[in-house]
Amino acid sequence: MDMEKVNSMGFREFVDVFGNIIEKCPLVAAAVWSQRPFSDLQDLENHFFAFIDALPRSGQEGILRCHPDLAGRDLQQGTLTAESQREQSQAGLTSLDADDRLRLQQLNARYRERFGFPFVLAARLSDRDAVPRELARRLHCQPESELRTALGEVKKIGHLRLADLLGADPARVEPPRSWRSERQ
Ligand SMILES: NC(=O)N[C@H]1NC(=O)NC1=O
Repeated sequence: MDMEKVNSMGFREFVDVFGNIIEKCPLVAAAVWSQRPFSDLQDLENHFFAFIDALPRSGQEGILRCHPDLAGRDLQQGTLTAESQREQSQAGLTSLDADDRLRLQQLNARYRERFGFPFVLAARLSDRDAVPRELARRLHCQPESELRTALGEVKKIGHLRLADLLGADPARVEPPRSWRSERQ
């Protein structure tokens, strides 16, 4: 799919195609559509992320709360979105044994209790051993910085999903700004 095609999309088609760039938050795509035309993939991505950055804290927490737990109930019940299913599967989270699954569920519950939103991590950039390690580490972070970290992960997920849809090599697309500073 190229940018000419993206820019020619009507509202419904755009939301159908990009509605899950931000997990279960088609409102973001609906708002981004108004900003067309987009000059390139980077420009399109910037609009998604600018919308998230401009939300009040309640809206940002709402976005996090729309994410299913990693290796959680939706995975067990087969009710994940196609994108999330693929990401969790790539990280090896669909084939955890009962002990590892239970440990992750207990860590997820502690995290949610501490911060009031679920633990979010770009599963495709992680793996089944790193996920619980990172969860245990982030459990000790301060709420303000943890909110920023979690939103950075939402952007990484969106970045990879957009690159998939537009047939771009994710490594060739500029990473989100908030993610870049973390990696330096
Ligand atoms: N909780 C959480 O991070 N979920 C998300 N992560 C990811 O890579 N896909 C998701 O659905």
